[in-house]
Amino acid sequence: MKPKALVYSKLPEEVLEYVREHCETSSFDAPDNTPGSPFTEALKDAEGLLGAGLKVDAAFLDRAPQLKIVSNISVGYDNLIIPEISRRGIMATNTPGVLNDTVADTIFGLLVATARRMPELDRYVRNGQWKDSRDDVQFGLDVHHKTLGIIGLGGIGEKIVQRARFGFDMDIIYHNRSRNPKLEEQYGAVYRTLDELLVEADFVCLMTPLTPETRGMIGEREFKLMKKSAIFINGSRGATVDEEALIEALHSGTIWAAGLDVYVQEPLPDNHPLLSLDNAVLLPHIGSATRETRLEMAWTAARNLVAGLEGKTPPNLIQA
Ligand SMILES: NC(=O)C1=CN([C@@H]2O[C@H](COP(=O)(O)OP(=O)(O)OC[C@H]3O[C@@H](n4cnc5c(N)ncnc54)[C@H](O)[C@@H]3O)[C@@H](O)[C@H]2O)C=CC1
Ligand SMILES: O=C(O)C(=O)CO
Repeated sequence: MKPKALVYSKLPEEVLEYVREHCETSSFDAPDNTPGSPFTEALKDAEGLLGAGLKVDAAFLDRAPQLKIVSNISVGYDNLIIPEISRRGIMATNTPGVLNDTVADTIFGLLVATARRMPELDRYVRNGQWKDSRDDVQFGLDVHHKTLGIIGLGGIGEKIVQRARFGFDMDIIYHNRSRNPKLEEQYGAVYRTLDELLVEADFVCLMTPLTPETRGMIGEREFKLMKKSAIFINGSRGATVDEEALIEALHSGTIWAAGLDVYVQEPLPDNHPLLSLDNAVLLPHIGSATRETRLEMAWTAARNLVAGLEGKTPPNLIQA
């Protein structure tokens, strides 16, 4: 008998087919947690769970007593309460590596777009305001030869640094849980304490996971340490930043601009204060959102799921 899998995100057809070959599969384009819904009913005997973003905590696990593996279609796993999942002997997996270049492309593109005010100037052209090309209202800030300060020099951080160093001749400073001599040598990256980095960097790029230590790690004090000309880029998770402090820093000119891919509440609600700030460039959490990479992520997560349900150690098992 095949193990029972519950898929709660839309999967590419060939990946869903693979899961169906190996598992008795209930699939949903999105989870519906209301009592008695087909999703909630399928959860009762599901042994594997596959999808992106669902909060898996004690209350959720109580409704899924047969669960053996939770396979996330993302590298970030702040939606999974790992101590609670492990305590119940359940495995959890993620999709590291396969998205590094794609996310780095997005985050570096966001950095350039913010420095050169591209979305704002696109609106300026469309609104018929482009009357004089010598006008300094079009000026942005240079990216090349500036200092990039990266907080969280992991898989994605390294690819951002590679683009900055070799594509834009930038100097690299970094802050991380531990030092990385290999990357220091490869990219001339210099380790800094968090405060030193905030003071020195022209671009502050946040690329850590969301954990109890990183929640709210950039707030009012940190924005005040940054240069007035600093550009803040967040590609990690919204809650790593105190969003109210960020809005105030942008509004008051404490920093020059911000480029954001992630927010405390996603999708960003109507009337959110960030929406009215011209010095904020806002993306809808699209770090890994290309056809090719999302397909790779889905395959990686599906293989993790099937391996776990076959009693093997999944390739991307998260260590508690
Ligand atoms: N915007 C988007 O679409 C995406 C966002 N992400 C986010 O990026 C995060 C990082 O992904 P990867 O680079 O693959 O992870 P990774 O685990 O390879 O790298 C994370 C780095 O952050 C460092 N770190 C952790 N806690 C820290 C702290 N308190 N202070 C300083 N450094 C700390 C780690 O030492 C590690 O070097 C994910 O957890 C996810 O939240 C990931 C993919 C796409
Ligand atoms: O993988 C992740 O953590 C994302 O945020 C989406 O790719």
